[in-house]
Amino acid sequence: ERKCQLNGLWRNDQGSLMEISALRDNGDFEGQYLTRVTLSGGCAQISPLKGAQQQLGEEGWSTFAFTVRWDKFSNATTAFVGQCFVDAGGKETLTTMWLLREAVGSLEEDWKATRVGRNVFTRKRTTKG
Ligand SMILES: O=C1C=CC(=NNc2ccccc2C(=O)O)C=C1
Repeated sequence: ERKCQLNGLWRNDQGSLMEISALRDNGDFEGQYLTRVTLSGGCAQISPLKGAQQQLGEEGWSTFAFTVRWDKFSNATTAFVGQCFVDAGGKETLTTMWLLREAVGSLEEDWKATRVGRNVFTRKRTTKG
């Protein structure tokens, strides 16, 4: 099958799970994000994600971006950008950087509202594989 197609189940360093389902032929995709972390110490929730992947030929390791709207439990949004890589053994990795924007109460607090970081996602092995 084509390597580095984003659809499927991915897991990141924090143990969060990302399921990308609707991958269209123009590279747009949608899915769900089950976070393992919370800002407020609440319980893990599922949040909607939407993104777009560059559509390259068979050999291309495409770049992508997606946003997660942290539904219900926090007024925050994260934008991920990254690229997919395949190693010699065929293992796929999504390396990303993200910006997490948290709502703050006033313009004066805007300065402290955005966090940045790196995140690596690998395919969550299914029981078969
Ligand atoms: O209520 C919230 C608000 C923000 C969150 N950010 N998660 C992330 C932000 C950056 C990278 C990975 C994650 C993750 O959840 O795996 C999660 C829950």
